[in-house]
Amino acid sequence: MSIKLKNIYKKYDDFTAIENINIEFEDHKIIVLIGPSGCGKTTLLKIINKLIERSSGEIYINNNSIDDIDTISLRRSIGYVIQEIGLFPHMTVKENISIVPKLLKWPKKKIEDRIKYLMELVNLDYEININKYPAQLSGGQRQRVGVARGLAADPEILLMDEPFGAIDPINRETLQNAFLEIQNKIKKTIIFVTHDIREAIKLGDKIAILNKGKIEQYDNTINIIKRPKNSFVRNLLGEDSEFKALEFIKVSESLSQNYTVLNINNYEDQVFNMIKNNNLKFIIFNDENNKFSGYLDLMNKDKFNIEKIKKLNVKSDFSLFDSLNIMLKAGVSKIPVINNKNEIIGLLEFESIFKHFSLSEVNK
Ligand SMILES: Nc1ncnc2c1ncn2[C@@H]1O[C@H](COP(=O)(O)OP(=O)(O)OP(=O)(O)O)[C@@H](O)[C@H]1O
Repeated sequence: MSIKLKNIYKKYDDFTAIENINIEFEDHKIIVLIGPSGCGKTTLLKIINKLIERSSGEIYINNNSIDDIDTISLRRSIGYVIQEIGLFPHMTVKENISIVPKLLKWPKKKIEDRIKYLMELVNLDYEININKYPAQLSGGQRQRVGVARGLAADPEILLMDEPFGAIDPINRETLQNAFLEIQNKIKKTIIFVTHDIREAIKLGDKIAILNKGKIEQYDNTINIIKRPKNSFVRNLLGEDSEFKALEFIKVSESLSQNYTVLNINNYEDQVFNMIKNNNLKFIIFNDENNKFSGYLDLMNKDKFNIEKIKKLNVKSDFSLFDSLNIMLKAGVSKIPVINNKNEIIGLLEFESIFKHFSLSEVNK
């Protein structure tokens, strides 16, 4: 569902928290709101589900004014995820997730099925966790429950206010990756507040940069990085914004096919002859089920040795940032890319990362 905000103002006496905001959030995208503390991010988010009443302006969801929908129905039709304090401590995981479906009077079986589906979606073991209280979960697990609860009634729109803000950096990374996977499956319209620019670049299809209640720039993430509109945006992006952009580009957008696939079960002599006769340089081995089994990079090595087969690979949905990190740590300049069925889909090479990056001034 698309959301359109027209001439939105929010005033507290003579202080203007939101000043004439005009913006459209498109269907199925993750739109990140970012800006310094107090710039109005949370206010703007809460104006959409009427947790805060705007002073003036119009809001349309799929071209219908939100004032034509009663407030309770509006709130129930929009998922809302905030930092972990959002879970009710005296309710179990199950009770927390079922709040809105119960209010909507869903039948018991439908709620039960939905909870099972959501627990699987956010990767939490149902049997182990369903009857726990929030205090019995880790911060990351609580946040997964928060996401499941936000999605409970299958809303088309999800508002997320710094949902991973209280999580330590390592678990935060895991949650962000899980979140992107989830969005790939559910394709909701998500408005996501953060003040972490890396998180914004990693998660946002589009980014809206706010400053003192106004929008400084709103565009596709890559365009923001490539063409910051002014010094405010440039400062917010920081010195290494080009490098940060690698977070945002998926490996699958940067593949080459400069390799040969052989079966791992061939006789060593046979493999050796194939390599020698065809002067093969990069050989990927599949097993009998066509699943990735390993590779040999003979570019810088003069001798073939089957024992040197490496298992290293990256998944197609990894970012270039994560992949580059893996390549640098392993000291390799090329790495096979596999899909989630362990099938080879291409090769990621240093050169193509940089080539791709310098050509990336395009709309996402
Ligand atoms: N009830 C209120 N009365 C007066 N001013 C308010 C009220 N609520 C919020 N504000 C002001 O409105 C501005 C925007 O607040 P908001 O919470 O939207 O900022 P934010 O960008 O989400 O900040 P943060 O990143 O720190 O969470 C702030 O300057 C805040 O002080």
